Amino acid sequence: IVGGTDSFPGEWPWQVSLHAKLSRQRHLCGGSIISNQWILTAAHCVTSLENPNIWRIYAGILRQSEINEDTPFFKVEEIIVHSQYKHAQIGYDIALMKLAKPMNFTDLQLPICLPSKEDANIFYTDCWVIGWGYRKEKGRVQDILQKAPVPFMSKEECQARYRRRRIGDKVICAGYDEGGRDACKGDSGGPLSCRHEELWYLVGITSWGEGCARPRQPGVYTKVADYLDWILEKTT
Ligand SMILES: COC(=O)c1cc(NC(=O)c2cccc(O)c2C)c2cc(C(=N)N)ccc2c1
Repeated sequence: IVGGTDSFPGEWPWQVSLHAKLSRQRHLCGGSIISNQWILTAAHCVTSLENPNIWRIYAGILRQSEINEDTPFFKVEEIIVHSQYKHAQIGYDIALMKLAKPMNFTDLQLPICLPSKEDANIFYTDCWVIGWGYRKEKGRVQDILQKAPVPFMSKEECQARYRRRRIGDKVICAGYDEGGRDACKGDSGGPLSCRHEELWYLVGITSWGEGCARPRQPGVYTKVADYLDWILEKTT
């Protein structure tokens, strides 16, 4: 997250850290708890890493430094990538990870609400992007979970900003024309969380952007409300 601030313990209990253990283990992406057995993340986080056995999911943590070989994690039983996914810039940047065992909910690990179809066109006004990703384009993974408020942007305005690309219809853009606050590499797969009438909703999944926090280059998020049928089909 560029231009963010430290989160507090339990502030974002649905946020998880996805670690892959290749030669060594490291944080690759964020994800969101949507039920006691399913994590929603971005397809670009898991493509070419689709072996469930290399993944370790950490929930209920605020700092990456809390993680060591004794820290408990959730094993992954199944990874489901959207069949139409090719590149983040094209869309369909969404994937599900099924936990090998259902998790117990605690104050530090809780699910976030999925939006309802009727809410697909709500203009949310209180949205935050969260993650342990880079604080600048040539950056590195951060220790303390960062948060930044980001305003919704209309699709028209977003398409005008990304002239050379076609902005898909199942995405949301959020960011500041003057830049300065945005998600970045390592935040991918994490939630764009929006508060609406006292509840928090998983409105977007951090997907991509041209650089990070550049003026007039907003963050692009997978629009979760447009994938509710897919999520229900794959998780029930
Ligand atoms: C795996 O995820 C990404 O690659 C990756 C690359 C990005 N954009 C880049 O252009 C970038 C950023 C940092 C380093 C870098 O090499 C690049 C290409 C991203 C930009 C945003 C955002 N601005 N909302 C969010 C997630 C990103 C994930």
